[in-house]
Amino acid sequence: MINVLVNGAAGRMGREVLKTIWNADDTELMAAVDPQAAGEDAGVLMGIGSIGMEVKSDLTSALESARPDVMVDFTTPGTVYGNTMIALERRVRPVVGTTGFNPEEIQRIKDTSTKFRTGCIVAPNFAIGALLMMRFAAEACKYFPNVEIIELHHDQKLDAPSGTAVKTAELITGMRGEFKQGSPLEVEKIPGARGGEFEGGIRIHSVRLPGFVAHQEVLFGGLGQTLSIRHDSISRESFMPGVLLAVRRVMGLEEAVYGLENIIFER
Ligand SMILES: NC(=O)C1=CN([C@@H]2O[C@H](COP(=O)(O)OP(=O)(O)OC[C@H]3O[C@@H](n4cnc5c(N)ncnc54)[C@H](OP(=O)(O)O)[C@@H]3O)[C@@H](O)[C@H]2O)C=CC1
Ligand SMILES: O=C(O)C1=N[C@H](C(=O)O)C[C@H](O)C1
Repeated sequence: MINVLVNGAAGRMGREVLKTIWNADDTELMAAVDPQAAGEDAGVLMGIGSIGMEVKSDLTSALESARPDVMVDFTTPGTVYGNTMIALERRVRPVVGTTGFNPEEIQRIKDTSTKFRTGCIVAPNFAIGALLMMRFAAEACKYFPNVEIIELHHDQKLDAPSGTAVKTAELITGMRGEFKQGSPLEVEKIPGARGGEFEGGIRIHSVRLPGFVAHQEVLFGGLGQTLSIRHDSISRESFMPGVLLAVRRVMGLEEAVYGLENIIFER
């Protein structure tokens, strides 16, 4: 059995993760943490009635009393780095879906994970379709180096651009190398009209509207043709097989991995 603590348990993702961990044969739900729902029963968050497990408000004390093998974190961009470090310092393996890290934070997590020989998976997207979309985009940029990314999410999302869009841009930049797209003479008549520039002219456009869950289109332009690669998560269930896979695979790691593509795709 893999003993799991779910952090951010009352959130949109946290509630799905609680159900997934509760229902899997090889995982045991040890604790649920979320200041928003402190004192409530974790079963109520899952919609199955009382299971006799009170949601805790403080991660540190919950880790120390529950002593889980794995912490799954779907919290907020402002708290996730601290949460991950708190878990690693207690030799609890983090599986982190929360987005909004900067590259320096990712590096410090990698260093800490290696130092404590405690596995960690940070994955901006757990949906297999999204991972394929990123992989296909990285492949396509060899032939279509001019690319822009449009990501579309629900209007309660805190970070922009999405972690998936950043990861996609990183993979594309890594593959296409030195390249600068777009015109240096371009003028933006309304600031922001051309989206945010990642590197080398790759623009990321973030749409936030009710009705969306998580969607991304990677657009390539070439001589007399365009190519679009699109993925849509129409429900948060789409992320759950990936979360469960990560919970299982992190048990065998002694370092941090950034991106589930490094776990599921053959090299
Ligand atoms: N990797 C992936 O595949 C996916 C990643 N995500 C990412 O996951 C994150 C969460 O998304 P979502 O579930 O929609 O967000 P929600 O806002 O619905 O959930 C986050 C929950 O965490 C709680 N919270 C805030 N601070 C803490 C803390 N310090 N400790 C414990 N809980 C805390 C929040 O409470 P309060 O509301 O009071 O702040 C809230 O209940 C986002 O960064 C999102 O981008 C989302 C989907 C898929
Ligand atoms: O906030 C969300 O909902 C999502 N966040 C992740 C991201 O920022 O990429 C993953 C997915 O897009 C859903």
